[in-house]
Amino acid sequence: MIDLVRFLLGCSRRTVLASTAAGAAGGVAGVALIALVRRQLDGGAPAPAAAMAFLGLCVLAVAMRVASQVAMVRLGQGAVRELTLRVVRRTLRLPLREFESIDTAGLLATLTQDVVVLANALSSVPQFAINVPIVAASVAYVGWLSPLLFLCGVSFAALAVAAYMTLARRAIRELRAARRVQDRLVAAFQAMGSGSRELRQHDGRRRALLHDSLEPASAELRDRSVRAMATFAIADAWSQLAFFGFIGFVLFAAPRIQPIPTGTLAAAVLVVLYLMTPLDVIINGLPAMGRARVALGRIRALVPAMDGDEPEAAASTAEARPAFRESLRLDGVTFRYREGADDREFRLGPVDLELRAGEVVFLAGGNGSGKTTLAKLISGLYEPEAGAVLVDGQPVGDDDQAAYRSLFSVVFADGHLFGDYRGLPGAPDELARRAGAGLRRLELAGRVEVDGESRSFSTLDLSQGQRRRLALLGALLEDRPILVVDEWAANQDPTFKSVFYHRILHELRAAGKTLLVVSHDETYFEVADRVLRLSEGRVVEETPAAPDAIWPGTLGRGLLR
Ligand SMILES: Nc1ncnc2c1ncn2[C@@H]1O[C@H](COP(=O)(O)OP(=O)(O)OP(=O)(O)O)[C@@H](O)[C@H]1O
Repeated sequence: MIDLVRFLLGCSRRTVLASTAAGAAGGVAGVALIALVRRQLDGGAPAPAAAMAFLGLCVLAVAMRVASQVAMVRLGQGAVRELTLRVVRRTLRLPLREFESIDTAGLLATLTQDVVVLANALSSVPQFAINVPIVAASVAYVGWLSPLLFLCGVSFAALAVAAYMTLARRAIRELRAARRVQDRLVAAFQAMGSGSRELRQHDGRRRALLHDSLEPASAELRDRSVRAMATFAIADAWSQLAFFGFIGFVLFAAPRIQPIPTGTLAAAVLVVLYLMTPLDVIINGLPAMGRARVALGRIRALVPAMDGDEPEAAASTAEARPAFRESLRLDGVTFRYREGADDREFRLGPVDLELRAGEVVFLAGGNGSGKTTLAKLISGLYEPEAGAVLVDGQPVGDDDQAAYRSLFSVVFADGHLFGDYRGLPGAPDELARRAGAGLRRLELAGRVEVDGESRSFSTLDLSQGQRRRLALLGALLEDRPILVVDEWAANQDPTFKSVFYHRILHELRAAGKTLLVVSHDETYFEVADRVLRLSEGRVVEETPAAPDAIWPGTLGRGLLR
């Protein structure tokens, strides 16, 4: 709870204080109103001054309540934004291996639900802060009126709290289980999107998704949520019962134990009735707090510290990029994917290899031999378990990882296709010109256009081969020294495949790029300076035909000129 409050103060100290102050002023006005009512009931004269005071206090109580609630809404919405950004920043910064171990359905559920639940609960913290002292002050007032009523009130309250806590614990267990079901539901929603074609093509699959995943998960979510909320409602009813029990005690039992003046009894009942609103706020807020505890646990799994969030660095890592004049070496690099408790794990290495600046290196190997994994290691997306990576003989340290990654552009076989080229270096006009030249070179002109103003491409409704060409263009626009392409030509037609291997690679090489080409296209291996083959986790070098025989001379022009 304390770190929630600290987080909230960090979001907007001014709004928290304004909301608390307005709420407290409203509460004080309410108590003053009771005192006034009691004085009038005790036979105070109906003087105009008393009527004016009554009116003023009513207006003040209502106005302060509105002001406090508006501030709370602002606070809640601000907290949603802040929390979302914290989770997003943290997730974007996670090393790839850690990100891959996150359940993406769970991440989506956290971003769309947990942050909202938590932020809503956070926004009611000021209400708690206001109402708890009001309740305490009222109880003290009862104590001042009659120690007997005070003692009985405290006993009733202790009973109510104990019953409430027992039931609330049960409700929170249900909420936790319900939250896990939500992850399953989001995963099924994702399958609805990514499997849209398959689900329409095969009604058996569609029915299975509906009847075996979505329907049972949504039913379980409904049942668990109903059970949790019903348990909270029962807990609420218990506290109400204790409340009315106390009023009954004041009216019927207390006067039998000890003579209490009628005025004191009336005042005590008035105070207890006045307490109904703040107690309601507290009690009705508790289920939201329960949900928030569950949500916080989920968010914590992604953002361990609620405070201490570092903003995204403004400077580009490219500024610290190593020079890469001669070579990049992997020395005894090893890596493995752990598959859990059993022994099924993929091991790569130890790998020793060298990429020399300006050469075209092909990486070959059977399915599952580790080519993509090695490409991720070389490009800095995975960190080696052992061994070293050296650029021009200098080892790449832990703090140099981001700068090292900025040496590479990578086109993955299953990569994401960005519809824009925002965030890439260069003046907007120059980028638009290079993008236009690239579209023509990759034979996409006429199908895709460049919108220089929004730095985006006109469409992504493309064939698989065209999508890969656009992905390659995006990587080329990044203009980094080393280009890694993974199975790029797999879905190109034979004519363009030949253009890619014989001309595009050549032009990139001539423009000074170093190329690592993951490929199964053995017929084109002749265009490589060197061919590396992965077999049983080790890299073996093969000797291809001399590339100069294939590539006579150098075109000397870049691809995007
Ligand atoms: N994220 C991952 N977690 C666990 N194991 C993985 C992961 N990615 C790949 N693997 C396993 O690592 C091995 C190598 O995979 P990798 O994708 O590097 O092979 P590849 O040579 O690129 O295959 P292909 O030619 O089929 O693309 C495979 O056995 C694969 O199942």
